[in-house]
Amino acid sequence: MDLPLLNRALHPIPKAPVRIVHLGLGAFHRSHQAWYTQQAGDAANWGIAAFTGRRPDAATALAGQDGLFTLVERADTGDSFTVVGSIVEAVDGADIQRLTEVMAAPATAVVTLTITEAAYGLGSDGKLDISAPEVAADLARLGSDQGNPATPLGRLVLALAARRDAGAGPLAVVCCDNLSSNGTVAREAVAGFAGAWDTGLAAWIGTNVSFVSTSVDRITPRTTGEDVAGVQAACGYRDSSPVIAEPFSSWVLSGDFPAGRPRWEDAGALFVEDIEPYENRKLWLLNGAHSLLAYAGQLRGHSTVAEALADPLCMQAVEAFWDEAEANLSGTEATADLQIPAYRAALLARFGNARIAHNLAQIALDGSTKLRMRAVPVLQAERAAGRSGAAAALMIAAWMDCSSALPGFQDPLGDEVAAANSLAGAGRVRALLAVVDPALAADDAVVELVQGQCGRFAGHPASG
Ligand SMILES: NC(=O)c1ccc[n+]([C@@H]2O[C@H](COP(=O)([O-])OP(=O)(O)OC[C@H]3O[C@@H](n4cnc5c(N)ncnc54)[C@H](O)[C@@H]3O)[C@@H](O)[C@H]2O)c1
Ligand SMILES: O=P(O)(O)OC[C@@H](O)[C@@H](O)[C@H](O)[C@H](O)CO
Repeated sequence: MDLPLLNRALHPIPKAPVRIVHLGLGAFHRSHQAWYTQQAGDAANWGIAAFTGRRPDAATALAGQDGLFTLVERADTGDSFTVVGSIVEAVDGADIQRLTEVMAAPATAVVTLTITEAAYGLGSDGKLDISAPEVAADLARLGSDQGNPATPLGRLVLALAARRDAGAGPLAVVCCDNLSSNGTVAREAVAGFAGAWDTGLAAWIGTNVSFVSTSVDRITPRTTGEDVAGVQAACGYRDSSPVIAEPFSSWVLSGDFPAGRPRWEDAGALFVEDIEPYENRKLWLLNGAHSLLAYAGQLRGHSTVAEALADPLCMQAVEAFWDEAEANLSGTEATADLQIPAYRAALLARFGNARIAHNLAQIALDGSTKLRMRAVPVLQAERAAGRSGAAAALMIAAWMDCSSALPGFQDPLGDEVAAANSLAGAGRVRALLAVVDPALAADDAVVELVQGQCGRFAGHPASG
């Protein structure tokens, strides 16, 4: 039987006017910010125009469904289904004309970003590297007026210039990527880009654009063909773009919204003055454990988070890393209400949900950028406290082992990683460490510590 396609005729959710622009239309934006926006009490006033990053596919599929998609909340006991309608336009990110139009509209008040950590083009000093090939190419396009920018930052900067020229007023940029101080990182990256093109624009951005920091959380794996078939069977319509996520969701935000925002707090979002404790708890305990499982687990022959967690060697490594992280999270007034033991227990249950097939290979991508946020701060804090930091060092060592052992290893600094892997012994470890953090690489004791942790998971396949 031919089932009907999900769209607004079949499922009549009214279209809200565009007031939010999103860059990086992927699975996470849909399970998180789009869902929070739909749950807000004033959702009828807040539509999202969402732009893809590298390819148009996600926009083409969603546009064919009037922006609608099914959110499948996947608990370990079963699924529940919600149609989300807050995305009112799904657009190819290369459509610069539409991007500049919506950004130049005074009604637009918020820009959200999920463009991945690597897209901020950060060097190991935490600053935008304007000599990176993609950034340099965009700056050349902007400077010569020849061709459109291809990076999300280049596109955002061009669109902000259109907003300035239109006199459309201030707005907020809300970074929703897994980065420490992500609002500050986004500000540095956008200001660095704008300043290298047009200093007047950089000054306008400094006065008119607020960069909000957030800690975002909802495990959202890539959708599979089986998921698409499952939604069709359960819901009685065709949806080419369902998104699968765990039931848990959290959003902590800190910063100003000069042109207003949806009442995301109605859906449980938390607005705080000091975001750092929340950020560290999430990036270290959740994302740190994810990266550890991604590298250790793949070396042990596992494919998903739940499989890796069930392997005692991986579990032991996670618990040891959590002990180190916890020692540097607890004890201050600001961290008193973080409830770390309960958070750790909840994480074990979330990771153990085997109905969420979260691929280790996806989590492992772009490790040099991620380890700077997930392992390095814990290792530094442990050493500053006079302890070894062996568990954090083990995460870095497992990444190093994967960098030479796994086919398809992908990193924004892939050339540097390959060059380091052509060396041997301590020279190799030091060179790989320099890709992640040059200061750590200059410390002989840290090089020795990490070298001693290499090979701990290799040669011990769990199923072997
Ligand atoms: N998936 C999750 O569980 C989750 C949870 C919390 C935070 N996040 C954050 O959201 C980001 C996106 O996750 P997702 O699951 O939506 O991924 P996704 O692959 O579904 O979508 C990512 C989007 O960013 C674009 N993109 C990817 N790399 C890019 C690059 N280098 N330059 C420009 N655009 C690029 C893609 O084209 C796509 O539009 C993550 O990197 C992370 O920072 C994800
Ligand atoms: O999305 P990434 O690539 O930053 O990291 C992979 C996972 O650690 C991440 O997606 C988590 O699942 C997420 O941060 C949970 O909220």
